Amino acid sequence: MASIWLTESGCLLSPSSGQRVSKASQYFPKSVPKNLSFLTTSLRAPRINYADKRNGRYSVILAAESRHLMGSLTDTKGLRFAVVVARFNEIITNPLLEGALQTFRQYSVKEEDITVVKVPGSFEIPVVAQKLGQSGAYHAIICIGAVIRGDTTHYDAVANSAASGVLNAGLSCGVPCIFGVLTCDDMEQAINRAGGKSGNKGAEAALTAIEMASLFEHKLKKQSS
Ligand SMILES: Nc1c(NC[C@H](O)[C@H](O)[C@H](O)CO)[nH]c(=O)[nH]c1=O
Ligand SMILES: CC(=O)[C@@H](O)COP(=O)(O)O
Repeated sequence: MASIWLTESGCLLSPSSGQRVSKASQYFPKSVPKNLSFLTTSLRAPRINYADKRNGRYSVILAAESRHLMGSLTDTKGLRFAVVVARFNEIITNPLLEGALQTFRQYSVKEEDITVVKVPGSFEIPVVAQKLGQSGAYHAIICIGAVIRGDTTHYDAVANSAASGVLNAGLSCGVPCIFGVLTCDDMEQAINRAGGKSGNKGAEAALTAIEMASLFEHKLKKQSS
């Protein structure tokens, strides 16, 4: 850790050359104690350690800057996506799919980089999502379905299985699997979320897929190499 000296006028001097590094006054309170010496890895968040006084100088601890990683929505070149769609309640899943495809187009994802796979119902989504993830051909997988409560507890079995299944598919194959399966008490709730007054959850899932694909491909892949 380099030790940098703060002169009485608040200027930072390089420990090696003794030349001025930058004006430190903006980092410290107005009444900057004279003759400060501090160890730093970054010039952020200074904390003057008044308890540590050596040779008439206080030590100042400066926290290193934290790094913030986030996927981009504007860097979709080369990113490939799969969309697994349940045909059950296709009056709902078709507009969800269209919402996702329209969002991909808006964010410049090429048609040839999108693969749509149809399955009978939401219960069948996870196994297909996992298979697609294991292929290594896709940067993210969107799972689209509409589970609507009926007269029995079958709803709970399908909805819970779809949710935990998609989660486990992503965890097991290491490819982001986005949960775009509606779980609704009635058809009106589903219609409102498939392009109605509550928006289009398929479009939202596509945005999530783009961000996660970019996070994995552009940020986390670098970190692990
Ligand atoms: N009731 C709904 C179903 N049921 C079908 C299951 O998903 C599955 O295909 C069947 O149990 C055979 O394994 N699927 C939905 O997507 N939405 C429903 O509301
Ligand atoms: C989610 C379902 O499986 C449900 O729609 C089936 O309806 P029901 O519970 O009346 O059999």
